[in-house]
Amino acid sequence: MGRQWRIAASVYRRYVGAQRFRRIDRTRRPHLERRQRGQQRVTAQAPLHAFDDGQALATALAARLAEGLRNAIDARGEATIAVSGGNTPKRLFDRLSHEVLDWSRVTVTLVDERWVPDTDERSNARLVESLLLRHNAADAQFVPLYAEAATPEAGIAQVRTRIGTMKLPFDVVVLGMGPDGHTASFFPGGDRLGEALDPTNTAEVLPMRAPNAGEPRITFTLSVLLKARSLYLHIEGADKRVLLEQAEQPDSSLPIASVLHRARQLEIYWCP
Ligand SMILES: O=C(O)[C@H](O)[C@@H](O)[C@H](O)[C@H](O)COP(=O)(O)O
Repeated sequence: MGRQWRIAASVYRRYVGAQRFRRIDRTRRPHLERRQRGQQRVTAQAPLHAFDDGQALATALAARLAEGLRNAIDARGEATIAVSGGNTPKRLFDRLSHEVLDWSRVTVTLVDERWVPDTDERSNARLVESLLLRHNAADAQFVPLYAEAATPEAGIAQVRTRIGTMKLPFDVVVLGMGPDGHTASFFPGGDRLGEALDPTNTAEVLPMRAPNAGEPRITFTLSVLLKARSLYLHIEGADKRVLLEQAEQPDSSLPIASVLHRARQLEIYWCP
């Protein structure tokens, strides 16, 4: 069987598993069910929560994130969350902004940022400010990753100072995934991709430039993101599901594969 067929068969098996998961019990782990049925796992797979549509997904994931934030506040008096930009999280941000918790104890930041001011439509800070930091979440603190400087290299010292005010590890991290398999600003062909994914790198943030990134970026490194107390990957669409299955292959060189292969506890939220 060719590689494409193997991937398609794997997507189908996982889809069937997800349907069972959805119907039976949202806390069950389809990959474990599959293993019990004697089918071989290609690589360790994170639990995948499948939903009928983006609204259902956003409601469930927002409740889950809010629970993580409440638990952190109960345990340590404060909570930190790093979210992704792009299109996918818009509904999630809206749902999350209505969650009831002590937002004055929550610090919100981004996993990565495009190097543009928040007056620019491409700004992830602008997205968070307009969709998440309102309603109940208006009381949260926000730590932006953009500083007024011509380049990320020129502004990174300021950003590092700001990050120093946050307590790491993050309590909650929500990643997205681009159609080229990037996550955060870990782009294929990124000029500092190796450093950003290097488990021994002690830098918390790095500049990044890549052919498909649009503008220069700044990104938290993978080591920082993987240390989060809870880590979620939020993806929507059939294409991204196929890409996810490709990334789960042990020989995948897609940047998201580094997350899938190295995360100790990751949960995937998906809808068609
Ligand atoms: O600034 C960014 O671009 C993001 O943080 C990025 O990592 C995002 O999560 C993916 O590109 C998915 O973006 P979409 O949801 O728009 O597909």
